[in-house]
Amino acid sequence: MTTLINPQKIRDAVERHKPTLATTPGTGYIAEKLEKHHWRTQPFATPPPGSDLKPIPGDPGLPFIGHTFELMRLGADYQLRRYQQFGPISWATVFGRRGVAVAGPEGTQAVLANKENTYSQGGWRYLIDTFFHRGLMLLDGDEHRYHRRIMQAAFTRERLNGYTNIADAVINEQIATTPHDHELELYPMLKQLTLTVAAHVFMAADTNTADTNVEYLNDAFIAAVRGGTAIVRYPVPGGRWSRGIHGRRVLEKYFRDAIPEKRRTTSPDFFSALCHAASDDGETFHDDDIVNHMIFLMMAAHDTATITTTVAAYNLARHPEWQNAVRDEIAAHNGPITPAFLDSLTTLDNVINESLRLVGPVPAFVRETTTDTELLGHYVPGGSFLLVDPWVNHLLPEYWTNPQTFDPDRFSSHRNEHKQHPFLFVPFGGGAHRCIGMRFGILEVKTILCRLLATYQLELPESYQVRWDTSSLPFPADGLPMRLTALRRG
Ligand code: HEM
Repeated sequence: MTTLINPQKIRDAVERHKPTLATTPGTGYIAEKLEKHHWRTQPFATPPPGSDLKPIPGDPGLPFIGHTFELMRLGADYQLRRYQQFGPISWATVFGRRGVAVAGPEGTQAVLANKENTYSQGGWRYLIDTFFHRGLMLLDGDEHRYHRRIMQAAFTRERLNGYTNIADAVINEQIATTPHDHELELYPMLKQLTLTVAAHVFMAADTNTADTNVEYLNDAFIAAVRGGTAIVRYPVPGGRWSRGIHGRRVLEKYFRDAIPEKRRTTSPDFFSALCHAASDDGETFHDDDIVNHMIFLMMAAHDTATITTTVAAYNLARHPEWQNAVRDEIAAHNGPITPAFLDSLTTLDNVINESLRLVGPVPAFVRETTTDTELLGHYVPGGSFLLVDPWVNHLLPEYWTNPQTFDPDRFSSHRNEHKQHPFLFVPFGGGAHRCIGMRFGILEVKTILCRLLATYQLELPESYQVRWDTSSLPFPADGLPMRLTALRRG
């Protein structure tokens, strides 16, 4: 097996040569200034006469871009401050639209459980349909249920065992050959690793011949993901939006060209599973469905797993006592990693949950109201753009002890802080669109961390302070410098 992707190239593509709001000097100052500005509070819409509903409070922010700048630059801090100012429901202009922000477990439950079918995926379609057209998360109602039923066939226990085997073989070899005993940037290294895993688990890549293909696809994925958070939402040549459209075209062609061969043969990868997936009633996917689902799934699986592993590795390096506890937990194990073994690692579970709580990979669940409705006693007109903010839920002092502190023990069975409300801790969402890949995602993250901790001591540079870039999905703005020191065996 060979290393597929050049980490330098990924680092260049992701962090260095494409400046973001977090890496452009002065943006923090501007965001803080805007944040402190006193905007005049206005109602989102006037409730119908005679109703006892309240208007949603908020303000538009700057003309056109509204509060997008503060949201992307300050992330959870911005969301928490709005929550403190207005409560669990408020509004602001973001991403070119007036949007309603919902936070807190009750609001999260009302929207995600979606009892009356009042909340559609139209919000996600507005943001990312151009790049992730007809991905599972962008479908609604009966159509969504139909596609999810078929896709479930790619997530059976046998399939997951197969994916974990493939993933572990890749991870074990790649980690053993990672440059070590000097400082490296962990985030691009992990991005390379999860892309290599994805190339094998999702596409059964032939690593001896596919190098250029996979690098090319990686660029296309990065462009498509970033396209969704473009502030200028039309195709200016060279802009985020048009680079995203180009990325989508590259991916479509790649998957469409490969379908006939995948349909003819069978293999243990995800692409093959989708080509042959059938529900209990014999329903199957058309070629177009497979292309759309593969593009969405690769994105949904790859960035989320990379971010989760990066945040957990950072926390383990920052807290050596937890690093040692997890290493002790895995120490007894020798041999191939299986889902049953990974499931037994409860200390590691708590570390991963705490990492997902502090920096969850998905900063908002985006919806649109299908009709006029009531939410938390407020009036929300039909066609409203809604953003549920999980980061706020994960940091509310009324639920979490010292919410900003890394404390994995809060997830242990004697404390169970996350179980105070079914929609308090929601890194994988909830309701009908709850992450279908959660189990595989956790297995992959745990496999990487197990192999990493069994081989190396993780150490941060002295007095290092991490800064998360939240201009798209969160990642460490400087790549996360870390020293991997080989452990002495025996
Ligand atoms: C490990 C980290 C992961 C995290 C934190 C995560 C998070 C999420 C969240 C929050 C949602 C729901 C968004 C919403 O309701 O608006 C979601 C949906 C989804 N995720 Fe994940 N995910 C992860 C890994 C994966 C993996 C590995 C796969 C695929 C193998 C995957 C595939 C999907 C799909 C297809 C959906 C849409 C489900 C639907 O609409 O029915 N995810 N994910």
